[in-house]
Amino acid sequence: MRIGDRRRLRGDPLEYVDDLRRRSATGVMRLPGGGWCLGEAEPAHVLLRGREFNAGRSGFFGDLLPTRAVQVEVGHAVRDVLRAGLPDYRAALASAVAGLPSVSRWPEAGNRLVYRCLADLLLHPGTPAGARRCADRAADAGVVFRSPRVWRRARAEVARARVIAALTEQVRRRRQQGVGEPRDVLDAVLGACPDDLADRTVARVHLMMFRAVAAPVAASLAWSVLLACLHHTPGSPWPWPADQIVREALRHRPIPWMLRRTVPRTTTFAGTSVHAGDLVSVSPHLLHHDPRHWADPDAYRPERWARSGGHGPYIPFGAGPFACPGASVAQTLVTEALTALAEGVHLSVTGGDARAVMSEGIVPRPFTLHRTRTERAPRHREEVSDHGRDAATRL
Ligand code: HEM
Repeated sequence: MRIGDRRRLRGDPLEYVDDLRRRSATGVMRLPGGGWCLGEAEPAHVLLRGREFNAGRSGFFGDLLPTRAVQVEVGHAVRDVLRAGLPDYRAALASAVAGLPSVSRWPEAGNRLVYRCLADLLLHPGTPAGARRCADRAADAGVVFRSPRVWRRARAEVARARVIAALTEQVRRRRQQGVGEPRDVLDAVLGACPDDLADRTVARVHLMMFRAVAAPVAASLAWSVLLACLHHTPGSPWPWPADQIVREALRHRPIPWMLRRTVPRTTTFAGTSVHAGDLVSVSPHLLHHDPRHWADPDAYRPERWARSGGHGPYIPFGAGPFACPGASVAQTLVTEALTALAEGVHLSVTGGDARAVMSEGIVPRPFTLHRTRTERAPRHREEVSDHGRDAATRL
């Protein structure tokens, strides 16, 4: 990749890919780092749903797990333990938000909030304190939320090695004791992995899964807060239900930058021939901003989700055989966090804009969140349904 391209990509990745699309007649674009990007709905559909491009194991887990069946089982087991843990997550949110200062720096404050509320689901409270402390330190050091700063990433590598060692020890102990009904993500992963998978590999899967949950949930929360504040006059409640704010944030700023597949044989996408072994990606951002499928696509308009149908291609959680198994619970985790954050306060931001930076996905630039108490009586928590879909919940 040329230095100029790298700088532009780092500076504003979404503007970069928009520009590629404007200059492409077919919507099939060469990416400067190698491979191709599909910016149109139809070829994207073929790539993400076609059996030949999604056979065998998914690339999401790398080589950690031996078969596709085990990959699927791990995803489902983690989703189920998160779903079962929603009441505890809600309770943790209430106390974490109560301790949040009225002025906080994001996205770091959101990352800490999400980590704190999920920490008991990562390692249940009965886990030896040393292992839990090690996980907390790893989160602080940037193991869960990747820092854009190189020196912090180097520090995270050291913390990562330590937490993997601590988790490996927990895997060994739990295997000796036997695992019953899953109490946390580690039990869920252990229960889904084959008995002969090395303790250290199970520990790595556990950490990978926790990052796969916490990082996009925190990024989606940060985008939801930022975009809703930028598009509403401060000092009054947001006019949209939390669920619509989150859905529109996931459309406007989908977290995954590209969804990649390797093509097994020479294939033609919209008239462009792609060779066997080439990497081909779908850009959720381009699909979510296609004016042929979305009205006013560049506007952030949560109210477009008041209608249940008639939307354009929407793939914040991917599509096809390798789509995210945690989509529904993820939507709930973000919606619950947003609802808790806005409870009894007006939210406003300073220093933020809608441009993205690329970390593990698309994350917002730093901004400051202000929470100002209102006179309004707090709502009852029961107003938020388990799926965060209660249209009556307005913030
Ligand atoms: C806002 C939060 C989340 C976002 C935006 C998100 C997004 C995605 C996307 C786009 C993919 C597909 C990648 C591809 O097609 O290459 C994916 C895969 C996956 N996600 Fe999520 N995810 C989120 C939360 C979660 C949660 C809560 C879980 C818990 C179960 C989870 C577990 C997984 C797994 C296991 C896969 C791999 C699926 C497979 O290859 O079989 N994700 N996620």
